[in-house]
Amino acid sequence: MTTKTNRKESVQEPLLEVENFSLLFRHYGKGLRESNLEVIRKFDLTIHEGEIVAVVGASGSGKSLLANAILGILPDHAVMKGTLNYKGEALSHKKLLALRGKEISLIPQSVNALDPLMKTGKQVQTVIKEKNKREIQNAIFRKVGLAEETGDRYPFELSGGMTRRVIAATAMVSGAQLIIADEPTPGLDPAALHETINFMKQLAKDGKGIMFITHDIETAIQVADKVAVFYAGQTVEIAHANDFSGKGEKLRHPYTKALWNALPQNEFTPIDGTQPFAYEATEGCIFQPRCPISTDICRQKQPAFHSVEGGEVRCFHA
Ligand SMILES: Nc1ncnc2c1ncn2[C@@H]1O[C@H](COP(=O)(O)OP(=O)(O)OP(=O)(O)O)[C@@H](O)[C@H]1O
Ligand code: NI
Repeated sequence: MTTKTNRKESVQEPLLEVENFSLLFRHYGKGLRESNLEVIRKFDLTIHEGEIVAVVGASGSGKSLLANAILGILPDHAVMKGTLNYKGEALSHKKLLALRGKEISLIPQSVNALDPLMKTGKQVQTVIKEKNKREIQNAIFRKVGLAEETGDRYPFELSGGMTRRVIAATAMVSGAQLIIADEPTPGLDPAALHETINFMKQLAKDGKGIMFITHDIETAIQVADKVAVFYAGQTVEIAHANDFSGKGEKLRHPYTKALWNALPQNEFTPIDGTQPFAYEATEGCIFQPRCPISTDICRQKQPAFHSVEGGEVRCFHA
């Protein structure tokens, strides 16, 4: 199953290509019986230069694991399967070590990512290659809504929101070609959110590719060109940001429609049930137990990812 040939995108080699990607945790039960917990299942995503792709999913859907897998920072009992390519070449561990922090940069979800013993300004400056480090650091601090003096403070002297801004600022000035931002916006006030979104767009204009992970659909459609909707470890749909409009008529997957219509400014209709763990799912479609339009085939088989009206979807009824 490959969807690559269906995509109407530039012929340029994508920055990041994730295809049929699964992530398992080796797990030892009673009597050292080994079993595998599959937390990401057959995930597909492509990011080109100049493109911002949002990955939207509920808590526990596997977003941070995906980000960490791309950066090669997973626990020892994690097993990856499938394709992970950077500029057309497999992202081996060795290659990752060479690219990490230089060509590929992570804005981690955890606010513990800063060195507690180094002033924040210095930390940001360590990734700046140019000579006028202090000036560049001050400029990026202003952009993300931090006072210049913040650079002379230690991480423990900052609030959670300020810490997030420092972390985001670090990735923004790193010169990386691919930025994986894992929930970079919670805790930002509206003005700083606006600035951050504009700055991400500016980075994309400069040719960088950005994976923007969030559980917030509204932020996703403001910042991204494409939105990948993640459900229990699987991409159920890749839509264009402007497909999110009206009552969601242009959206392809029932879960995406449900997410859209659950927003307060839309119908405010909650979705019944809860997201399963990816490894709990059986043969059928992962969304089937909560799906309003499911039929027999949805219980029997897993739908393949296929193109529908310029987007992609994993549903028999789209
Ligand atoms: N080291 C681990 N070993 C086993 N299971 C794990 C491990 N880390 C995460 N998981 C499981 O994998 C699933 C996905 O976790 P992940 O942190 O990627 O979710 P997320 O989408 O980033 O959630 P959030 O929005 O809350 O940050 C969860 O069910 C979690 O329990
Ligand atoms: Ni997360």
